Amino acid sequence: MQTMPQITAIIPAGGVGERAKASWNGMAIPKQYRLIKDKAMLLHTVDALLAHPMMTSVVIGVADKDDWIETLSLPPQCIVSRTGGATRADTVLNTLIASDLDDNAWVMVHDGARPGLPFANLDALIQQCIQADSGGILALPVSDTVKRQRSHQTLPVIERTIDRQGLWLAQTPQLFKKAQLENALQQALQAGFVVTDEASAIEFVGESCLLVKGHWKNIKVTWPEDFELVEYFL
Ligand SMILES: Nc1ccn([C@@H]2O[C@H](COP(=O)(O)OP(=O)(O)OP(=O)(O)O)[C@@H](O)[C@H]2O)c(=O)n1
Ligand SMILES: C[C@](O)(CO)[C@H](O)COP(=O)(O)O
Repeated sequence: MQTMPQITAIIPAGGVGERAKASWNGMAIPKQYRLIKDKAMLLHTVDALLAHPMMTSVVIGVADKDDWIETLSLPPQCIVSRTGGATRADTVLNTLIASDLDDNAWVMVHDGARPGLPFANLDALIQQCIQADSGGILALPVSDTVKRQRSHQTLPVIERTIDRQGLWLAQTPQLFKKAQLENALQQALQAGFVVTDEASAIEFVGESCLLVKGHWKNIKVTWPEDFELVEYFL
């Protein structure tokens, strides 16, 4: 009988949410702790991941001086790791290094700021990666016309239209084997490469990565108005 692979999730949650300008009782609050339908955004994100039967634990990477995390009632599968770094990629790498995961374990990285992950997309990513024995990410094919802005203009002006054929917008979760991801992040960061998602590190070391269709509900809460949208469908 084949055993079901187990997956550990890492949630980078060490950001301050500068662009989202979230507040609580008039106090600035990192966006992942703002309440959405009476529940902190981070808890929505945790619950979305734990809905999957293969998800055995969730490691949350937070800033060293984060007091908010203590205010949450986290499920028992959660581990808080005070491994937040200067950038999202640093937080992910620090958290991976601090974990005692096997090199061959599947690790899923998912933004704390994506609380609306639908189960069907999460499952599709897991099934396709395991079947292909390959890392992969959720992403959305670009459906609008894409413009490049001309540089050095006071007002934004179009320079040209980019061919959208074959363009995708990367989301998370992003799923890889632990050693592969750790090694790729280490190499990319040491080389000074700007790593905005895990897949960019994998690309940096020349390895391949599956694209699996995501969902608009899996929006990254980035701007103040994004709260209204997730509030609507969560
Ligand atoms: N040094 C950092 C920066 C970000 N993140 C996390 O990475 C995810 C996606 O990042 P983003 O949406 O950019 O969050 P912030 O950095 O908090 O937002 P902003 O850039 O507006 O400050 C979030 O869950 C955020 O907490 C992190 O763990 N460590
Ligand atoms: C990882 C990510 O969510 C993929 O779209 C994105 O790159 C994070 O970007 P941010 O600027 O750190 O929000």
